[in-house]
Amino acid sequence: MDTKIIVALDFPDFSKAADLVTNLSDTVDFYKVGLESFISCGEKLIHFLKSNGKKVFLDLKFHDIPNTVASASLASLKYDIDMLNVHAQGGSIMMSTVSSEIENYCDKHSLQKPYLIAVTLLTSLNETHLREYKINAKSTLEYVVDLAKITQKSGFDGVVASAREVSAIKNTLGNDFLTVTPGIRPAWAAKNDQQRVVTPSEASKLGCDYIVIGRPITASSKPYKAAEKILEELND
Ligand SMILES: O=C(O)c1cc(=O)[nH]c(=O)n1[C@@H]1O[C@H](COP(=O)(O)O)[C@@H](O)[C@H]1O
Repeated sequence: MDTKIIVALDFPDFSKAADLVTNLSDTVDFYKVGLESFISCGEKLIHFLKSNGKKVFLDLKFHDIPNTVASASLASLKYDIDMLNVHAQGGSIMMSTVSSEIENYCDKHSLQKPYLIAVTLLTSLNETHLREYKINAKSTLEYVVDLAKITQKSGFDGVVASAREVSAIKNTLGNDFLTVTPGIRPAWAAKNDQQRVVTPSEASKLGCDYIVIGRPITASSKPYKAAEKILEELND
């Protein structure tokens, strides 16, 4: 599968997000609605995206007890989303409850099941975090692959990880296990608060299924040009 792009719509209001989607309309068809935009204008924004034929990744990173996360995941199906995420740290019972309840509900109501994705280690974190939290893994890579194994066993479709970890994930869990990779930074963009970063061109060579990219496009004075440059890098 070629590497596809998901643009992170991290905006404080509907009009800014909608203007960007309109601006990028013929280049990007997959968008991420995360905490900021969901809290400020989630329902309206998702409706706008879906009525314009776009795909939606609902990124609320659920991290709670199994019953709460499974109920929230089922409730999110009313938005006709294409991808949904939880934190793998929430546990294998939480993830397997989510996957079985979502699967049963979608089968029963003949709905297309959204991709179920678990966040492994946030791309804003590095080895210092493992030490600080006394996590007994040798490296971020080992930790991420271990969480990805648990995620797959729990019936999920893939993980959020850094592109740096994609080869190891694919080698261990197979090529069909999806990798969704934020922390993407073209050489010309600022790193901001990201730590485990990779350029779009490297991400594509590493076999990422989806790259998630926000500020290099959303904070650019010429977002369309920025998106075009990134797409060119992916297809090089
Ligand atoms: O789940 C995510 O999407 C996510 C996980 C992660 O480990 N790192 C990460 O940056 N993200 C999200 O990906 C987006 C990255 O945005 P930029 O750093 O602006 O490109 C943000 O919306 C983050 O919330």
